[in-house]
Amino acid sequence: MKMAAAGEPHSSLYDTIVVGAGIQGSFTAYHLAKRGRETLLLEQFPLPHSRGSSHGQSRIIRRAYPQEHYAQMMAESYRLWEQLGAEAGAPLYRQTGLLVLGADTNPEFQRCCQTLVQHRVPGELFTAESLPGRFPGIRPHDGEAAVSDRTAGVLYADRALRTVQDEFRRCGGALHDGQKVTDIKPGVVVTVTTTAGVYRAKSLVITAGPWANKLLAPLRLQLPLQTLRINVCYWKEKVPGAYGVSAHFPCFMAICAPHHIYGLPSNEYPGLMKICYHSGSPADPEERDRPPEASALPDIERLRDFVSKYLPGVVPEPAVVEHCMYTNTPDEDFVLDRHPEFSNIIIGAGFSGHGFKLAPVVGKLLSQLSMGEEPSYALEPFRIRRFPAPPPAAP
Ligand SMILES: Cc1cc2nc3c(=O)[nH]c(=O)nc-3n(C[C@H](O)[C@H](O)[C@H](O)COP(=O)(O)OP(=O)(O)OC[C@H]3O[C@@H](n4cnc5c(N)ncnc54)[C@H](O)[C@@H]3O)c2cc1C
Ligand SMILES: O=C(O)[C@@H]1CCCCN1
Repeated sequence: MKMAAAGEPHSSLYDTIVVGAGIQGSFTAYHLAKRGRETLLLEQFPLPHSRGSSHGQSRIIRRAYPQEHYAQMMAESYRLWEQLGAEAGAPLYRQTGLLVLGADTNPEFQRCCQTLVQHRVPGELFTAESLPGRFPGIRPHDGEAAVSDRTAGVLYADRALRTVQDEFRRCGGALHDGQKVTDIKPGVVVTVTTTAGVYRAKSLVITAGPWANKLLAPLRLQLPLQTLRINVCYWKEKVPGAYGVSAHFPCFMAICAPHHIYGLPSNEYPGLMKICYHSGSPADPEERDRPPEASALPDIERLRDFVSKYLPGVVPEPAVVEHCMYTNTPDEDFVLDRHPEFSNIIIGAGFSGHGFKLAPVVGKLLSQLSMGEEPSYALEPFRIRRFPAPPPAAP
């Protein structure tokens, strides 16, 4: 296969160019290269980097979803994660199980229970009385219940991202990092200009995370995406390891209003549990490194309150706070679709803080769209047309 080194002009035509080497773009490129398509993956920052949404050591993988479409896609996603780990000879996740905790009358909690039963996922239902017998570290409240998903666990996120990029290259793909895409000219052949060169391809996939709308603006498309700066908080165990993977403590997702709180057993930082709020403060991705004002931290206050009420063995003060970006759609469903005007431009965006575990299937679907194939799942929940048309621009 003919390949140009980074920065060298590539005279021939790529089958597909993928913009953005986060987990979604990297999986898309991997599937394309595995199918023998000549593929170029472009990334604005030198890799690895921590400015988007795919960095960090851990992400939850789970089958427990209130929406049937994700629960269904997860069956294949687990297989593809397994396959990638086997290809690379490195395990990419650790099974820890997950507890969904909520009021037993909460509709979202009930939908999670239903999908678990429907898909025959091994697990158990606990009442507020029976849960502490099994997991003494959690103190549920009256009227609450928990359901476990035994298949769930922790994905080793940084390792997974590096692995999928390595496998993409091993299949003949070209990855050029440190090259920002500055211009896209649509057409039967799409022309992509970066800070280092000009490339041409028969199709283009845009997986630019929180930068999606910046790339789409010159293509006359704006999606209703909100970019949020998320505090990733780690909390000290009073007895090191009590909430750890070796003590078989599970991940958890507490259905709280207005946003969920979730946690992962201590592992990446010994003695520290990762416990986060499923929302953050609106921020432009270019400004994400700027510390927020103290008044903009209601999430940490909510987390302190949760930790002191539910997790008696954890110190209710974050010991480490890192950052990451969410790109949310109004309904928190992804965007997986063609550009409405340019059918060879495919968009994967709006992963709304829950896209990592699904990246193997998302990448497959985006690769299918870019090859003009019938996608292997119904894409209705992910279409751009589900959003109301924006009001016409003022004259
Ligand atoms: C704190 C946190 C916790 C999360 N927890 C979970 C979880 O437990 N389970 C789960 O499944 N998911 C989770 N997620 C969500 C998941 O991590 C994201 O959905 C996923 O990483 C999104 O990947 P992406 O490829 O769309 O975006 P990104 O990783 O942001 O990738 C986009 C890439 O595009 C590049 N780019 C942008 N513009 C250009 C340009 N002009 N030229 C070239 N390159 C460009 C960017 O630099 C970036 O590398 C979490 C996310 C966060 C932030
Ligand atoms: O996707 C997930 O599994 C986690 C749990 C809850 C919210 C944040 N993301």
